[in-house]
Formats: sequence, C-alpha cells, structure tokens
Amino acid sequence: MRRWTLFLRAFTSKDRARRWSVGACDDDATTSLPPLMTASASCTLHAAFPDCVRQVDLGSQASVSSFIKHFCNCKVLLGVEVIARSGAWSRTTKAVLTSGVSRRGQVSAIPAGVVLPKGLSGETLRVCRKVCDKKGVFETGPPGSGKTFLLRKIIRALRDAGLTVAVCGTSGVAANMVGGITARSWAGFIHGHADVSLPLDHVVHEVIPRAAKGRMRDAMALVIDEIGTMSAEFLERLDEVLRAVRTCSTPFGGVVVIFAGDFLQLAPPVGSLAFCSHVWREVFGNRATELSTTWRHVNDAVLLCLLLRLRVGAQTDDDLALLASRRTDAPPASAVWLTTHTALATAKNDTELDKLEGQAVTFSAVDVIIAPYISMAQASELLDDGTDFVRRLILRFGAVVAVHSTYFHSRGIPAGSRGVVERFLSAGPAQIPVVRFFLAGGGFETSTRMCVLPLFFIGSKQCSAHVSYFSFAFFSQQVSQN
Ligand SMILES: Nc1ncnc2c1ncn2[C@@H]1O[C@H](COP(=O)(O)OP(=O)(O)OP(=O)(O)O)[C@@H](O)[C@H]1O
Repeated sequence: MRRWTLFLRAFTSKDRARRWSVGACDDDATTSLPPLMTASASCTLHAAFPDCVRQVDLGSQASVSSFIKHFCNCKVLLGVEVIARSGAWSRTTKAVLTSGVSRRGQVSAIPAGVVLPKGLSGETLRVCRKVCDKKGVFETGPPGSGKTFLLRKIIRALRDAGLTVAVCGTSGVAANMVGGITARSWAGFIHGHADVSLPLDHVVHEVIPRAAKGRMRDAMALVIDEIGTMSAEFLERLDEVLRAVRTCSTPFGGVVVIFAGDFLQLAPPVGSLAFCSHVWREVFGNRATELSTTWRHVNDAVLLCLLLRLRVGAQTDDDLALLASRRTDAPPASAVWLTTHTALATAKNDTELDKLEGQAVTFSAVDVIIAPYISMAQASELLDDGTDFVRRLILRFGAVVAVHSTYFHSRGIPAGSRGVVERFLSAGPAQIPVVRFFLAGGGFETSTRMCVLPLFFIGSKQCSAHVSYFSFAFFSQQVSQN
C-alpha cells in the first residue's frame, strides 16, 4: 500500500533557491508530485481526510495551524485527498493521492489454538504462551538485562505464529531499538501530549487519523519498550482510545500488551509513572517478569556492580570516590555529552561541527504561504510553533544526523535512526547529503535518493549524542526537480 507524505516547509541550499511549498512523495520515494501551491498561486487548498470526518479548509488561520501540526506530528496520512479550488493538476493529484485509502477493517484478536514456532525456549516461550493466553506481560530488569533483546525475539516468534503485533517505543530512539514506531505515532495522537488532556470524544472522532484507527483495530498484541518514560496519563488515554476504537470494554480494547522497561531509569518528562494508572493495576496488578542477568558491562565487574548499586541508591563512598577519580577536563573524543538544556547541546554541536574538515554546506528554510490571507511573518511563526525545524542548518562530511519522522520506516530506517553524512551529491545547484544510516538490527543503509527528507544534526562523532531536544533540521532537495 502506498503512503503519501506531504510537506509544508521547504529548504534550499544557500541562496540558490528552489522553492517547495507543499510537496508530496510516496513512501518509496520513487514518485513525487510537483509543489501543490506557491504563494503566487493564490488559491485555497482543502485536505479531506480519508474518513471524511474532517475537511480542513485552509481558508482560516486556525485551520492552517492544525494542518501544519498534523503533518509535522503525523507525517504519514493514508489516502489523503488534496483538492485545490483551481489548478489544472488537481484532478490527477486527487486520483493519485486517494489510491492508498485503507478499508475499514474488523477488530482483530488473538485466535484460539495459536501454534508457536518450533525451537522457542526459556523466557521467550513463557512470554509467548502468556500472550497466546491473552495475558499482559511486563518485563523489567536493570540496564543491559536484555529487555529489548527479549522483546525482539518475542515479536519475531509471535509474528511467525501469524499474529499482528504492533511494536512501539516511547521515543523515536526507543522505537528504533525495538524496530517499531513511537506509541504516539502509532495511536495517531497528532498533537502529542495535548491529546491526552483533550476530551476523549474529540480525540477519537476529530484527531486520530483513520490509518491509526485501522492499526488499532488490526492489532492483536501491542509491544511498548521503555515504558518507564510513558506517563500514567498517556497510558490511560491509550487504553480509553483503544477501548473506544475497538468498541471493547476490556483493557486496551482487548489488545494483549507486552511492556518492557525499568522504572529505576528515566521517569516520564511529565505526569506520573505508568504503574500508577488504573489500567496498569487492572492488567498487571503487582506482577512483573524480572530479568536478573546483566549482559552489558559483563566484562567489567567493578563498573557493573557500581551501576547496579547506583540504580537503587545504594552507592558506597568507594563508588563515589571511584567516579570522582574518573572526572577529567578533557574527556575522550568518543564520550557522549549529556546536557540539561537545548542551548548547551546546540553550542556543543556547533563546536564539534566546526572541528570537522570539509566544506560546510548550508541549508536554509524557505517558508511559503499556502493561503493568501496570512503574511509571511505569520506563516513562519506558525511553522516555528508547529515544527521543531530550524531555519538554517549547516552540515559537513562526517556530521551525525537523525531521522525525525517515520518517512523511511518502510525501508527499515525508523524515526530516531542515526546516520553519518558520507558525502554531498551535486544535483544542479543543490547539494544533497548522502547519509549512511545505522540499522537497529545491525548493518547500514545508505540513502542517496532523499526526497524532502527531514533530518536533525546531532553531532560530529559517530558515538556522540545529546540528551536534549535535537535542535537542527533540514529538508534535502528533490533530485528529480532538476
Ligand atoms: N540472552 C542474551 N544473550 C546474549 N546477549 C544478550 C542477551 N540479552 C541481552 N544481550 C545483550 O546485552 C546487551 C543489552 O541488552 P538490551 O539492550 O536488550 O538490554 P536492556 O535491558 O533493554 O537495556 P536498557 O535498560 O538499557 O534498555 C545487548 O548488546 C544484547 O545483545
């Protein structure tokens, strides 16, 4: 099935401006459509969502804002229909864009008598059997105890048994590690945390796209990794939405959940811990599967034991003295820098980028007005508010970037994937970065056919990352336009 992605902010290399206003391309990046509209084409754009619940008329500023937010947060819309009031291309566009409309599916559930693949053993077999008995599983354990490792084996086994398993992480990076998408994208919470506090009816009927509802109806099991950073409020809303979409009053609408995480690691940025929710108690009570063998740092017993003590706040004076002895003003180049504020991460990124050799290539955002009633300044403000994308991005050979959206998901490069800029391709006046992505399952994927791809610059060393919000983004230009 083809999925179409539409983009609103366009970026160009330096001053050789070629503008994109609203562009569209499919998930294989094999086909693209011309910009649907530019500031000069003074007509109004309508976007009819596939379930026909909403028709966004860009004739009012509020609608533009929600339209932008929708694309920026959700990116992928199935069967979206874009109709211009004028313009010769509109009929063709409509026909192509509606080709991906998905059918309204029946609600799926784990059938009786599932035959698990042969050769399963140990914890994988135990969890799979529980899931087939429609019992939720929460696996926990210290860092490096193999929670994600086990999840991957469970997912493979259940899928081999013919079950539809939705795989999510609480963040892009967590989702990447387990080979899924963010829980927020999966559920179609296009306004992020705001959809947790909005009235349920509104979220179910007005916010969640049809594609997400289809996913929710199709799912038999739902895997969420790094559950420790999901708030109780988010989990309860997910439960309510699944019950409503699947018209089923059992927890999570009858979808069997498999959660993994460690509540002694990072807490949710907002709200309370997930186990404080009603639905958690309903599904798991006090049950948890604890993994106790630690596989990471297994060759460094001193570090491992120190980390395990720190995790539960049982560090000794010796531990603190050992940590203090490792403090240095000149950390190794490969050290990961953690910062508390975006500005600090940005400053560090800038410094690191300057150290890279090779010519700097600048990408600048070009904002265009798609409805004639707002000024350029207002449009840019809306984009600034509705997106994380900055106006200017400088890249060099060797820069580390991260994929911000689910755009490359179908190629095994989920949101949160990191890659290194290997070189720049010249396409006419434009410079297109060729990025080598590290795949979660191992290996690489090189992207040369990038098509309006949003990336974030996150550092200049392969193993460097910053735990603040990534501050840079750009859209590369489309080769076929030249
Ligand atoms: N059963 C196992 N046999 C061999 N290696 C394992 C096993 N379980 C995990 N590992 C390895 O241990 C490392 C850590 O595993 P994993 O990332 O799954 O741990 P985790 O508990 O999810 O960690 P975190 O809490 O930091 O997310 C990985 O390199 C993984 O390949």
